[in-house]
Amino acid sequence: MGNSNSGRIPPGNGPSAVGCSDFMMDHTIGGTFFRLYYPCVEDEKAEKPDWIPRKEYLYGLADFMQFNRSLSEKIFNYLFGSYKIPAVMNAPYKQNGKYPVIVFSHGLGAFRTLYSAICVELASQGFIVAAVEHRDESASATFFFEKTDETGEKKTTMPKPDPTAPDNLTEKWMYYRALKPGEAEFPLRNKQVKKRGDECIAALDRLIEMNSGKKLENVLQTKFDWTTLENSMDLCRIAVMGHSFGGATVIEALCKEVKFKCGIALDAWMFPLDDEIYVRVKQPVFFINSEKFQWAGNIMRMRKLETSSTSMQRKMITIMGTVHQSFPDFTFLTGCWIGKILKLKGELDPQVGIDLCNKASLAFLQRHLGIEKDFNQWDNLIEGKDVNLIPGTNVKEIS
Ligand SMILES: CCN(CC)CCN(C[C@]12C[C@](c3ccc(C(F)(F)F)cc3)(C1)C2)C(=O)Cn1c(SCc2ccc(F)cc2)nc(=O)c2c1C=CC2
Repeated sequence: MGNSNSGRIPPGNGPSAVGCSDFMMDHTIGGTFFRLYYPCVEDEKAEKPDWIPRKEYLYGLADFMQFNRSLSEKIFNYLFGSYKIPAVMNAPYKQNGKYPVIVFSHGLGAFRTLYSAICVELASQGFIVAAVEHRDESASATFFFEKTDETGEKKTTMPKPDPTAPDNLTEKWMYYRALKPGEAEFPLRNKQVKKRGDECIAALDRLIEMNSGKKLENVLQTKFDWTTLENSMDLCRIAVMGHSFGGATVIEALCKEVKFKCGIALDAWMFPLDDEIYVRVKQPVFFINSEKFQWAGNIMRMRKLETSSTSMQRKMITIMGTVHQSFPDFTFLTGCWIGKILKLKGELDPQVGIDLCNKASLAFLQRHLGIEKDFNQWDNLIEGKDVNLIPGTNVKEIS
């Protein structure tokens, strides 16, 4: 079916064509699940994957938005159902030396496919990007599997195992968990951010195993040969990146895993983090904020990271004319007026906003991962030197 908006997700600007493939191991809720974006062999005619891979994600999005499921599934399907990701599903990996690695963490109510404009751009510039899907009940929806006999179904009523499901595993969906009335938010979000940090580290561990040539059992039967990733990754050049709740996850992951050499937090939501964590983060951190989302208490937490010794490597910029949703792909997919009403678009052209975010990120990654490319041409963006940027924040801070 057609869609009512002219939007599309922009392709990468870099020299590499981009492929993507999904990986899940093991099949349980405690396993790792991510979409890998990688430089691939050019293949113009190949199929582009759906932006929303399963209708269950739209159910979850409705739950998250506190909309009626069946009505909004139709609306979302009409609005977004036919969009494609500007990458080739399961395209052959293009070996060309070792690529630096980025683990990406999505925001509250999002899931692994919604930041493809950022992930595809980074992969096109020569990064391997693993966009994790969190199982902390913060995602709109996610799925895992149970062994058909694990489902505890009474044998007599056992459902016919789904023939496409991997070897007699039954697909199970987990949906967004809203805060219960009267429930304190911090304990839930703090528990979730810790699980999110662990899931980013577990994803990195899987990538390291793939890089070593270990044959991993991908529960999802993708037509991608994961062993081609042997010796593909530069394990001295690993970063973690995330949006909003995913920005807090960046801080958590940096604190727990020194293999992450630096972090980039896009419009971070700092609330879920323990106060003690700030002094324990030693790596460089780059905060890229929108004009409209931030507030004094949140900025104050970001500033706590600047008091420690490595404050020279702590940077913050604000992209003027952007909103919280200027980072996820939604910002490209609705017409101007829907976009503005739903706060999916700011005043700034979404393409200009995401280009500034991506170029500033590439410059920061070159500087702190020691990459020998020409991303330093955008060093001025790290300092907020651009007509649409300001260094630091527009928020009136607590003195
Ligand atoms: C509704 C009440 N409230 C539930 C807590 C949701 C309030 N909300 C603002 C929203 C997300 C919004 C959105 C999405 C998608 C359409 C659509 F129509 F295009 F589908 C429209 C409107 C609704 C803008 C946020 O939560 C903002 N936010 C986000 S939004 C991440 C996201 C989620 C779903 C997506 F599809 C894309 C991106 N990630 C965070 O980590 C944090 C926050 C706030 C603090 C921490």
